[in-house]
Amino acid sequence: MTELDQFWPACLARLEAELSSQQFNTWIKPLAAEANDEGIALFAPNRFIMQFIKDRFLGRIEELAVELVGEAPVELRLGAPSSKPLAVPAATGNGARKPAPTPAASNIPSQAKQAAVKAIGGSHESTRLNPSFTFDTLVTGKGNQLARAAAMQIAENPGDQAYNPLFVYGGVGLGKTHLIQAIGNHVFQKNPQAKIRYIHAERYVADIMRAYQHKAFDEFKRYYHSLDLLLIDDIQFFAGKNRTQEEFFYAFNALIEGGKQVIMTCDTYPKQIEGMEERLISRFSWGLTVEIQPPELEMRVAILMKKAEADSIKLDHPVAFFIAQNVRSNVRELEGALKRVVAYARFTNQNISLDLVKEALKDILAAGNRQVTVDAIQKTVAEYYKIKLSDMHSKKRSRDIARPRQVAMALAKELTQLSLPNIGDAFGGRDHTTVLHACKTIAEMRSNDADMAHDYDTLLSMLRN
Ligand SMILES: Nc1ncnc2c1ncn2[C@@H]1O[C@H](COP(=O)(O)OP(=O)(O)OP(=O)(O)O)[C@@H](O)[C@H]1O
Repeated sequence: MTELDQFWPACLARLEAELSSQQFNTWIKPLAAEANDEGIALFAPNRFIMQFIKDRFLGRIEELAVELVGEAPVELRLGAPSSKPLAVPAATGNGARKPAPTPAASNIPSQAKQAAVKAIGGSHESTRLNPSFTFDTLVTGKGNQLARAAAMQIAENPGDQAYNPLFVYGGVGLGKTHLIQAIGNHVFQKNPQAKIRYIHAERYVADIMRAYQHKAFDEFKRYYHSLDLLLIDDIQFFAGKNRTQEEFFYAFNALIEGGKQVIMTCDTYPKQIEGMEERLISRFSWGLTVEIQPPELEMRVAILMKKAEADSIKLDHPVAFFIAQNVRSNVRELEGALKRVVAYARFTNQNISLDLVKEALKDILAAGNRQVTVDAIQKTVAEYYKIKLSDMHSKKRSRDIARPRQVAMALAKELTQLSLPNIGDAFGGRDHTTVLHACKTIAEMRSNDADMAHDYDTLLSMLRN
């Protein structure tokens, strides 16, 4: 059995093997542990991590404590250990690609930092932030829970090495811009002197070109290298633009080395961005990479209710529910649907009822009623993974064929009304337990494997549209 003071390194090794590197780096690595007379005290650096550990990992850590050191109670606390914390293995090998911070970055006393920030601080206008994109106006659900928790940590403590850079990715209209601007607005509220800049990647490209043309490049460089917080949206627009990528590479390095926060959004995760230099791609993953997934039904209802409330629009719950059931693609479309309903109600001088919604959203509803067929799913998945359509029905079991087939089964379960035996039939007469197994496997992989999560979400949106 492990000694009490060896518990944490042993526990870390086990958790590292069990969790995805993202989960491990985000939630477990920031913890510190201390053995005392009563058992083990675990310290979370802030309340977001504390809550997340409590909800998701404490049970497992307690199990490991029983297994590794016997009946040692584990207590979760906020803050840092009073004495020297338990040893942590020198290199966990898990996503530890990031170099140690330069002394200049890590040792800046916070007062000095504040003073430096003060000297260069800007106005809210110069940040280019939309003040209405805040954490308060951002509805939370399964799809953005993790991203939001991480964003709030960064907003409280920008520049923290574990979360720098923050790379947020997900499909269109899912709230990436809103989320990162919420960080910017929070930092600005806390420190109006901080030099913050939100910029869309396309605009950054244009600014670089303009700076060249006007021979104002040094100024451009000085400005970007001196920021405290850079928020850059839709970084996929840098693809194929070598000069921009080079300049961004220098700005990125200067900021990260200076302990300044960089936040990016993208429509895909780093490794999947085409036409982006390898050295940038690898840097994008140095800190934290989080995905925003499409909102589930309850979250879509909550978003509609919140938007209606913000605009003093009377929207009954069943009506919101109906809209949310029928507009599933993304939040922007959901907002668009609500705007249409409101305009229609004003125009016809009626209250917002179910009948009115059906009339106002006639074409959206008609498009939504077109059922996705298993044939369409099999064809789309086969094309996506570049396998033969006939392999959807074949008995071949090699991974590169069986996995896409499982993906197609899971999509058929999600997008059609077919029963498991019916789906099995459509895949070469397979048993319903095979379909069930496929759905479970793919669901698990989606939460642990970013490649799978991305493939699945892409296929979902291809089929829905
Ligand atoms: N969880 C949410 N709660 C409230 N509003 C949301 C939420 N998610 C998105 N929205 C709203 O939906 C709209 C689209 O969001 P946003 O522009 O942030 O999406 P995006 O992911 O950046 O899209 P794109 O990929 O097109 O840049 C915005 O008005 C935003 O406020």
